[in-house]
Amino acid sequence: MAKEPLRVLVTGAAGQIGYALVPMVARGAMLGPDQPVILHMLDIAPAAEPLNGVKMELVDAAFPLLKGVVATTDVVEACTGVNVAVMVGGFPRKEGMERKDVMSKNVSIYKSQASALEKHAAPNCKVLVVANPANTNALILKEFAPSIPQKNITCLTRLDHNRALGQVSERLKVQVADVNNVIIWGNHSSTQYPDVNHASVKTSSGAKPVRELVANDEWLKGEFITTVQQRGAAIIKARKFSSALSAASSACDHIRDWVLGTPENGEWSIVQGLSIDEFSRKKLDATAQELSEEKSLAYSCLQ
Ligand SMILES: NC(=O)c1ccc[n+]([C@@H]2O[C@H](COP(=O)([O-])OP(=O)(O)OC[C@H]3O[C@@H](n4cnc5c(N)ncnc54)[C@H](O)[C@@H]3O)[C@@H](O)[C@H]2O)c1
Ligand SMILES: O=C(O)C[C@H](O)C(=O)O
Repeated sequence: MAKEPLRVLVTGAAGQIGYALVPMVARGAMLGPDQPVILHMLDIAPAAEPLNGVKMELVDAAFPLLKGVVATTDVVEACTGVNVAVMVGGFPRKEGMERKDVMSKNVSIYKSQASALEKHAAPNCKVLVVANPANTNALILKEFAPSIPQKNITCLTRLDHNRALGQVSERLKVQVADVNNVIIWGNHSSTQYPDVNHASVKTSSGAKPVRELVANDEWLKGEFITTVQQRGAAIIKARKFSSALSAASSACDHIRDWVLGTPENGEWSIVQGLSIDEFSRKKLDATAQELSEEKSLAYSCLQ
């Protein structure tokens, strides 16, 4: 029997990521190839016309899984009944800025949209915040939507994870899909810590540690980490716009693995008992410190 459609909200849908993301959702890249979807697209009034253009293109693309499109500038209409909310709406940084430099513009959006989601989304709605500073926007959304289960509010660092997989697979000339258990710790910022201490590569003779296969600690502790930390800035320098197709694809990966990729029916849990060496400890502390400073800055912006 055909499944009932799920409603997926994309805010900032007239923007760059939105334009890359909505066709991926409509093709089943987020919720699976047999899951019909209804897309809810929100943007602000000045973007109403381009938003309607995106809706026209979705109709023209005739996606078999797409059972409806709501394109609106009304946040309540956008949030009503949604099962998944991908919060992209906000302002991207420009060349030379850090992501936290867009804080004052973006956190207030997350405060105001939190209550609309809390009141009008479907129970158990899963929320992914993409707009920067992503972790802090998610924190603000969580604090101003206290009745949404905390576990349902997440932010996008899957792009950093995918970037780390890309770097390891290029270095070792192995398939991305064979690289497992890479970790991104901390903030989606230049203090994040891409960690391969627990990572392995599937080979014909079993799983081998990434650290052993790379056999170059200088690269792993230096260039590998900074490349992943600085990749967003490198994309902005090259494209003059921030990453969009990789961000959209990673947002699909994040939700798909959350909803379909765990044996516990969409429940995630924190891996316990990982050993943390001194190098890692310092990196973790630095990014934790930045997150806590961002939190204070966010609250000062909201006053
Ligand atoms: N976490 C990540 O990995 C990651 C990756 C790439 C980009 N980003 C961030 O995602 C955000 C969007 O990037 P983009 O390139 O699509 O930007 P963009 O400027 O192309 O699009 C953003 C859209 O959001 C809309 N918007 C602004 N305020 C809004 C509001 N209150 N409600 C709804 N929509 C609103 C804008 O009108 C615009 O259409 C930026 O903050 C960017 O830094 C995060
Ligand atoms: O770097 C940015 O500002 C955009 C995004 O967060 C990214 O990592 O590509």
